[in-house]
Amino acid sequence: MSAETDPVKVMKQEVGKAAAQRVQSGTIVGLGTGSTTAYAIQYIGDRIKKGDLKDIKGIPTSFQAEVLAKEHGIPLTSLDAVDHIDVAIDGADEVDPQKNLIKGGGAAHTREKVVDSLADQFIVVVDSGKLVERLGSTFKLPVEVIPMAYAPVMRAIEKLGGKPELRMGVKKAGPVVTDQGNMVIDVTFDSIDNPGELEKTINNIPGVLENGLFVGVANVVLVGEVKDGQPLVREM
Ligand SMILES: O=C[C@H](O)[C@H](O)[C@H](O)COP(=O)(O)O
Repeated sequence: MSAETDPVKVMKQEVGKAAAQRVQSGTIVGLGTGSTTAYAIQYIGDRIKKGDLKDIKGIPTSFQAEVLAKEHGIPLTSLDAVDHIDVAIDGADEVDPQKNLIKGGGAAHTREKVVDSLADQFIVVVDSGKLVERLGSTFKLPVEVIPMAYAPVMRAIEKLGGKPELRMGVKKAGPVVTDQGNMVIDVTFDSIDNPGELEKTINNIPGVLENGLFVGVANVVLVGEVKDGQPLVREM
């Protein structure tokens, strides 16, 4: 067992490490956002330091990922400098049996969707608590909106049957502001029956930049678990 004893942290650590082990030298790697991907970024950095991984270039999905990548010695590039991404590693807030996701718990889903969708292989890293039968059952759907449109977007979402809340800052007065300078509306739906259709419908509301439904984007889902006190990682 790792020195970490909190089971959720152990699962995140192990699944992050397993994803980092799949990265190959000479590749362009999308670097996701959140506490689970943070471990993958750390282990990619460790492999670079050991000389086990060479000629890697990372594309961060957020300010957080960029800072972490620099801290761990991962050289960075940007989408205008490359014509493809080999692999992206990113977390999720919910994963359904079809590998569809809800993302955006850290308000980073817009840039994440750009990077993760471009990758030849998108590896999702989650602890087993993120697995659900139906999206929206444990997590509100994040929707990034431009600030001047937040009120009409909330009304339009209500008409779709959702209960919208403007995400408020913690240790910051007022709303959460994304890396793009926008706001996030978290939406409770009684049931998301057709995630693909809802993804398009919400993105079609004027003022919406992107929502956190990732439908048909993930290729591989790595799940961290603790069984009989032992951490293990399985592919879904
Ligand atoms: O906006 C944040 C991202 O979509 C994260 O990847 C997601 O919230 C999962 O984060 P964590 O690994 O911290 O649970």
